[in-house]
Amino acid sequence: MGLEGVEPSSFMADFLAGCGGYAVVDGGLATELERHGQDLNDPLWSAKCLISFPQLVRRVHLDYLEAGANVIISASYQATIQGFEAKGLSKIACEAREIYLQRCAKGYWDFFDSPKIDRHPVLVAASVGSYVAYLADGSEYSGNYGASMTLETLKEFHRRRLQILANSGADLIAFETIPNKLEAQAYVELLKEENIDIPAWFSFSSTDGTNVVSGDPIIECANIADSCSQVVAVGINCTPPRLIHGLILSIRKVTNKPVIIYPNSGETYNGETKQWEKTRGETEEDFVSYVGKWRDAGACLFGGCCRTTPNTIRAISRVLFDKSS
Ligand code: MET
Ligand SMILES: [Zn+2]
Repeated sequence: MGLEGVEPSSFMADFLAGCGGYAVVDGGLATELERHGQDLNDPLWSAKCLISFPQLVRRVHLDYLEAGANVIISASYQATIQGFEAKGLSKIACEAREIYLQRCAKGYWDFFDSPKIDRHPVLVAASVGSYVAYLADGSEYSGNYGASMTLETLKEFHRRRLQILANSGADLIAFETIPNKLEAQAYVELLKEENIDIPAWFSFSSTDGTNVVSGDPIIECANIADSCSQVVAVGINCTPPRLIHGLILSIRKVTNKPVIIYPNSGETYNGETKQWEKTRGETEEDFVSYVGKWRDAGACLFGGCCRTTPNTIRAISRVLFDKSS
């Protein structure tokens, strides 16, 4: 899609209008691949499947589209450039969109066993995980880079992959699970320096509802995102549902950009055991019952992150668009 002739601010407004006012984002990708039996205990995480099992990645994207997602996020979160063709990083997500649109046009789904076609607008977002995600030890959940980390180091780390993703056929870049202000600032500068011609969203994560995981206040992080005209949505991902409402209110204090939220299931990731552990009292039903409250607080793009599934996305879509089936 790109930004040629389109103001970044109207890119998202036009898309949201086309979706009916709100958009549905997909759910967890890596954890869904795991649910389908993949072992992602690998430095590339979900991107491992782009090489070893691309059909499954495509199938999961399609499951989310069929569940009502308007935005699907590529498996490039933890992808490194080595081992990938330039276009490979979001190619599978773009292919899934093509297949989805063809199926809608043909009027049937050959393997979803459903005669009902619900064609909706679809964007492909190219995922960029944060620097610590590459340590592959779950430490994006602590987000502290230490005093020796510099803006320049982060920029150099992200530069090449960002250039490739910007030309990969995706409609926008999803900077996900951003753990601190420094990395947000690095992304802002890279978008400008590299003349990236597609828009981006900035999505932070939090474990306390006031600050992002490093301890930087969400308000200061959202301010950085607000300062960049190419940023078309600001929000929160991979954060427990119970913290989302307050975070939306904080973000809205400092920006008028559309707010995107895609929380995790509310379970807690244990970086040592590499397992998700149930948190008492949070269920999928709770997650879905929050959606109306999040909408009322001013969010307009809603999806799920780790451990959410196509069922979560289907339920979000029903709440937003009041579908009876
Ligand atoms: C740790 S957050 C991961 C986000 C990524 N888009 C995924 O769902 O796999
Ligand atoms: Zn997540």
